[in-house]
Parts: sequence; C-alpha cells; structure tokens
Amino acid sequence: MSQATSLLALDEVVFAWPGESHPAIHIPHLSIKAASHTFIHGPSGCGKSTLLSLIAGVISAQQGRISFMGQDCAALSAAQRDQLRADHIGYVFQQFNLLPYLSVLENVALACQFSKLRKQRALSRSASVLEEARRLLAHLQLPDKQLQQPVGRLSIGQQQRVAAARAMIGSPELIIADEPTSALDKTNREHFMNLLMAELKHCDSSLLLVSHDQDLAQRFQQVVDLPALNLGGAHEPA
Ligand SMILES: Nc1ncnc2c1ncn2[C@@H]1O[C@H](COP(=O)(O)OP(=O)(O)OP(=O)(O)O)[C@@H](O)[C@H]1O
Repeated sequence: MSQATSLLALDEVVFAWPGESHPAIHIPHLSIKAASHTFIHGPSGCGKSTLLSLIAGVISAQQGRISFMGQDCAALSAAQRDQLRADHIGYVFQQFNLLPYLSVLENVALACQFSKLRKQRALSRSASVLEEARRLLAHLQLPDKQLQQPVGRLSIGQQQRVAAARAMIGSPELIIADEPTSALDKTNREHFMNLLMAELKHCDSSLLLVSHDQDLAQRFQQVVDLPALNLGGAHEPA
C-alpha cells in the first residue's frame, strides 16, 4: 500500500447530488489506517451516508481523490470496484439488509459467495465457511439453537449481531457500519459495541462507523465531526 499505513485516503473530495448547486460533501483530507477505529459523527442530513456511498464506490466524487488499499478508485472499472468492495469491505447497515428467507448461518456465509478471497480467509480459520460463521456467531453470543432459524425470527439486537458477523467473515480490511446501533436500546447498544470491538481485535479489520450518537465517540481512536449543512451547503470535517 502507498502512504505506508493508510488503508483509505480521501483528498479534496467534493460531491454534489445531481441538480444541487452546493456540495453535500467536501472533505479536504481523511486518512484511515489499517486496523484502526474511526468514528464519523454528525446530525441527521449532514452527509454521513453520502460519504459512505462515496467510500464504497457506489457514487463518484466530482472532484478529488479517494484511494483504497493504494488504488485510485476512480481509475477502476465498475466491475473492479465491485470486486474490491466484495473482497475488502464488510458492511453493517442501519436496517441490517439480511435476507429473511435464509437462515442465520446462511446469511453470514453469503459474504463469502461473492469473494473467493474472503472464502479462503474463512477457510484458513475453520474447516468450512459455515463453521466459520458458527464460530463468529458464537463470539457474538448468538444462541446456538437460533443458527438454523430464518433471521426474521430473531430480535432486533440479535439480527444486528448477525449483520456484524456477515460483515466480518473472511476478515475484510475495512468494516463500514452505518448507524448500526440506531435500532437498539442503550443496554443493547453497549452490548453490541462491546462484542463488535472485541471481535475486531481478532480480525485486524479497520472500523469506520458513522452515527449521530456522540456517546459512541469515546470508543474510537479517530473522531471526525461532520457539521450540519449550512445554507451554503458545503462543509468540512472539524
Ligand atoms: N439520492 C439522493 N439524491 C439527492 N439528494 C440526496 C440523496 N441522498 C441524500 N441526499 C441529500 O444529501 C444530504 C445528506 O444526506 P445523507 O443521507 O448523506 O445524510 P445523513 O447524515 O446520512 O443523514 P441521516 O443521519 O438522517 O441518515 C441531504 O440533504 C439529503 O437530502
């Protein structure tokens, strides 16, 4: 990787939604190191999800450079970006995005179907992908009897732990979590964050978590504040 320890780097990144005259995002510089924990905080509508979509390559910046694992993302084809994402990024979404007709184990194992690399890594730890899913879910304290059930039968807190296991299987370099605790009460939020942080130590992944919940900040080495968009639209991280 270039930039020695930088897993992800954004430089002078500007993005405006189509038809908008003011940018939703202007990031002069943001760097995320390997195996580090970064918290992006800001009020509703400040651009957190937009920033994550830029980093994930779902949308493209009009200006600036985003590099991930030493590669300039704009120089990659759409197919190359898709593969980079599947191999090296795990996601935990606000609404989990689990497939309700699959079992808990199958939902977790699914991430390895889109990435040979993550499958190989999972197999380097366990005898099969399903076994690795089982191991991760045990660490995240999912009761054994629920592993074969459709995810729809789980509580919200349990579904969120399944989503975390799916993001972490095959040890992607970066875990992106978009408001992962917003559906949880305070006790479950603390429990989820404790389990997530403990498991991250084992897989050496970097965590990039966005939330409006400032209470989470103390757990992170790097905190970036995205202020609310002012009337001029553009903002820079504090
Ligand atoms: N697909 C889109 N097309 C046009 N504008 C959009 C789109 N998605 C988001 N925006 C606008 O971009 C700005 C930032 O939205 P974004 O969803 O990134 O904020 P957020 O900080 O993630 O909000 P929340 O915390 O409520 O999820 C908002 O003004 C929003 O209306």
